[in-house]
Amino acid sequence: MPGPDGTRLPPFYSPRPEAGDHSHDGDVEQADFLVSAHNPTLAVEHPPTPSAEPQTQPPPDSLLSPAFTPPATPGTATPSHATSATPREPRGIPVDSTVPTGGCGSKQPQLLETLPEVECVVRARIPTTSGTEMFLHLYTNNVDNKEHLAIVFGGQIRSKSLDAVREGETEMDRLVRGAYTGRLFPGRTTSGLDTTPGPADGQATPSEAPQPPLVRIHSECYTGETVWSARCDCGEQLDEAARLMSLPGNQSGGIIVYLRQEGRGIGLGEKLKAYNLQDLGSDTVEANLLLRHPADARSYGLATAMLRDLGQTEIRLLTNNPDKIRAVEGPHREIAVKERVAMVPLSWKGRGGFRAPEVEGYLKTKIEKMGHMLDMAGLSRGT
Ligand SMILES: Nc1nc2c(ncn2[C@@H]2O[C@H](COP(=O)(O)OP(=O)(O)OP(=O)(O)O)[C@@H](O)[C@H]2O)c(=O)[nH]1
Repeated sequence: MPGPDGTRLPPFYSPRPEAGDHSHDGDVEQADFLVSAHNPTLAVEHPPTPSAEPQTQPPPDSLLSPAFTPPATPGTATPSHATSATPREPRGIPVDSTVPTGGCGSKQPQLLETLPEVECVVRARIPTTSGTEMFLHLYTNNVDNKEHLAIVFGGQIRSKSLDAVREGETEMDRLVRGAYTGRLFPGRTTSGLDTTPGPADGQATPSEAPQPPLVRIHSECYTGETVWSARCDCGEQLDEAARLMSLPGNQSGGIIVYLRQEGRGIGLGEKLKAYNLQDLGSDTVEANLLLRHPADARSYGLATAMLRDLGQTEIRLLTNNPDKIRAVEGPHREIAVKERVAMVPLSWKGRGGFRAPEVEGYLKTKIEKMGHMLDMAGLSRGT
């Protein structure tokens, strides 16, 4: 399929936004979740020049990797009504996991009694190819050796473990590991964080936000996110979550918790075997079982702990997966999912995306066998 710049690109999920593209106008799931990307209110030391403003123009198409479709962002493809002074309220589906009819099924996941310990060891500002900025937070923990990530949109969400003072560290140490307020600039020497005991200077509390942030708990999918696989919707979901969190008008920010549990927890090698079994006629659940894995081998305690470290107690969760809702709330409801925001495939809504027999079969199995809360009618609708 020729790309917009004439090159031959693999057919992948999200079309690059065009200037003046209003294709999302009237899209309830999308336009209604207006989340501003930036609220850099915590700066205490200012750069000598105004040159540190966020990039507002996207780079030329030729610089964009086909593996990453930047979310539509303020000033580029965002519909004009989304930036109006009266942004529409998000329309999620209220969730109450304490009752079986509360929107996440009656299944109770097996949860560990205590949450894992997590520590954000470094954070860095990532200007993205779309012009949106986010802060990438890298976590360690006491249950595995993987580098789980939190992709944070909005300057008011801070990690407690990152901001905590390490014994013997210098201000330069703090700057290098990302424990600073505001922005870095050449010559900056102080972190701007109050290092005396007590709440960190400028640290926002959740109650300052008008509503809970949008959160996506995303499990790693090398095939869907990097090599353009049309077997699943993972890449599209990651892009769409980032796009929704980057929309203007919102004061709550957003967090994508990116867990390294590839292949629903069975790892890439086993997932590739599962794909061969799927080509031999099994569905995504049967293939896992034939390989003697559970249908879903994931857990979400790390996500719960990371969200707590990021100061959250209430969230709006982007998911169709009922198990994920109850699991991320934690053993003692450390996090409350106040709303669920459905992740409807873009092609089902006639808003781009992609269609392929493999992903249709995958989604059908998730609806029929894994209880995913999607309307099966979308499968048969044409683009
Ligand atoms: N074992 C296996 N894993 C798959 C397959 N297709 C995708 N995956 C993995 O499934 C996971 C997708 O999980 P999520 O994006 O969190 O989505 P979900 O649990 O379906 O729920 P949502 O929040 O509704 O998207 C990733 O780890 C993928 O690598 C498959 O056919 N077999």
